Amino acid sequence: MNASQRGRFITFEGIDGAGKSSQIEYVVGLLRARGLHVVATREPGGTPLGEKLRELLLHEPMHLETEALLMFAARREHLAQLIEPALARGDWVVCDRFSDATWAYQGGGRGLDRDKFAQLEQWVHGHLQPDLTLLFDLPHSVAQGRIAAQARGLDRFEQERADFHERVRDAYLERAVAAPQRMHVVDANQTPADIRKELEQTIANICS
Ligand SMILES: Nc1ncnc2c1ncn2[C@@H]1O[C@H](COP(=O)(O)OP(=O)(O)OP(=O)(O)O)[C@@H](O)[C@H]1O
Ligand SMILES: Cc1cn([C@H]2C[C@H](O)[C@@H](COP(=O)(O)O)O2)c(=O)[nH]c1=O
Repeated sequence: MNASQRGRFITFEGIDGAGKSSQIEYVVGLLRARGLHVVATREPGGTPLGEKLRELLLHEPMHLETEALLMFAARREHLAQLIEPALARGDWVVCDRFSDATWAYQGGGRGLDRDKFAQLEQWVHGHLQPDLTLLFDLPHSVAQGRIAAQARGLDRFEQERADFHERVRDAYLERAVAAPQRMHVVDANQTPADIRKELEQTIANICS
């Protein structure tokens, strides 16, 4: 299969409560309406083993390097079992989070050494980066208000204090500055309808 027949890899990123999940379904619908075969997935998770690791990652206290290693372990399984086979058969993959989240949460939020992150990223997927990453950006205070309105239990990351989430946001934006060809920053502090208008144009561009 030549490169033009390979599927495209799209990821969604942003701090907790940014509104990613609400828009992923809409974007998947846009792509399928164009006749594309689309696989929707998430991280950590995406495979039976990855979903088991997700439960540990979201609820078990652990060393920051353990957290980073487990995120990449789940990712290695995800790539081997789902993402790479889908792309190879020409399907498009839309993934709720990928390695940018490790850079932002474990790097920016927890302080993981950047060289260790880079070594893991190169080892696990040095050959593959998303074709497009949609970074949903907004103030933590707005995102926190959305999460609070959901009236549900919080996972380990959502329980972190405001300064953690501000570091995560800053690290995401730093990543976007370093990879402008891949990362598109979406102003997530808009109505869902206005966000969808912006997404429609971005998706039209990658499909052209
Ligand atoms: N543009 C928006 N304006 C106001 N509220 C929104 C908007 N988008 C989503 N929400 C609400 O905010 C909450 C979080 O949305 P969502 O689950 O899509 O966020 P998320 O980015 O997936 O968060 P997480 O990564 O923590 O799952 C939901 O209750 C959702 O209804
Ligand atoms: C992939 C990935 C995720 N995380 C964090 C970010 C979120 O707080 C959770 C995932 O939960 P979601 O609300 O379903 O998105 O995990 C992380 O810290 N590092 C990563 O690499």
